[in-house]
Amino acid sequence: MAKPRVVFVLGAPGSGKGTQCEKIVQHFGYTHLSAGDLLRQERNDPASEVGQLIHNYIKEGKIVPVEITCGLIEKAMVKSGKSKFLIDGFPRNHDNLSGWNEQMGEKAEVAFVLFVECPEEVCTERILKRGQSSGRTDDNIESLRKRFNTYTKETVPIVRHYDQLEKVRKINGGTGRTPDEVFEDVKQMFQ
Ligand SMILES: Nc1ncnc2c1ncn2[C@@H]1O[C@H](COP(=O)(O)OP(=O)(O)OP(=O)(O)O)[C@@H](O)[C@H]1O
Ligand SMILES: Nc1ccn([C@H]2C[C@H](O)[C@@H](COP(=O)(O)O)O2)c(=O)n1
Ligand SMILES: [Mg+2]
Repeated sequence: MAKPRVVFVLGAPGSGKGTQCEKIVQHFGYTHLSAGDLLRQERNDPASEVGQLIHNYIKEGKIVPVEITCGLIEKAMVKSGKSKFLIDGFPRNHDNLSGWNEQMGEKAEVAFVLFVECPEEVCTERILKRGQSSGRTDDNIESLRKRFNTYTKETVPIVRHYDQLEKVRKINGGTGRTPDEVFEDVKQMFQ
């Protein structure tokens, strides 16, 4: 049987990764797995042995150790029984990348990285607005500053790594572009 096809979706906090993933799911039949959502779900499970650890990492805008995140991703992939995945918000740092390569390198095919570009001011405005109703413990200015710092220091180098492998497809998710306008560009990447 063919290996599952994976598209990683990266971009700054609030750049619109989740929004575009929803549209890709509707149009192209991918299964959307958000690493952040999987971690929040695990954190909220009272029986989880790593719930408190995840809570602390998320609040500090730090990246949870890959053994936990990649374990959750693989479990969700297997459980879905599907073969085309958008993995949103992963790999976020070198630990994520090496852990993925070790655990999943032989089991899945990374087709490309969809990189959603968006200026920090626009992302900040979106996240603070989302924070009024999201219930997310990290949609506040203190956590957001830490998340941006982690993004710049740890995630941007991962995008560069995939760029060197010519695997990055970049879209403009920024200023004054509605989600539908952004999706018009995204479509080109999937057709
Ligand atoms: N093009 C856009 N124009 C205006 N608002 C947008 C656009 N795209 C997304 N949004 C809004 O911005 C907020 C952040 O979007 P989204 O949740 O998709 O970002 P994200 O990259 O997944 O963020 P995070 O990394 O925090 O999970 C949401 O409230 C969403 O509705
Ligand atoms: N690979 C990942 C993805 C997410 N996290 C943690 C840390 C993030 O700040 C938080 C929220 O992620 P988002 O929903 O904004 O993509 O989840 C992580 O540790 N590792
Ligand atoms: Mg998201």
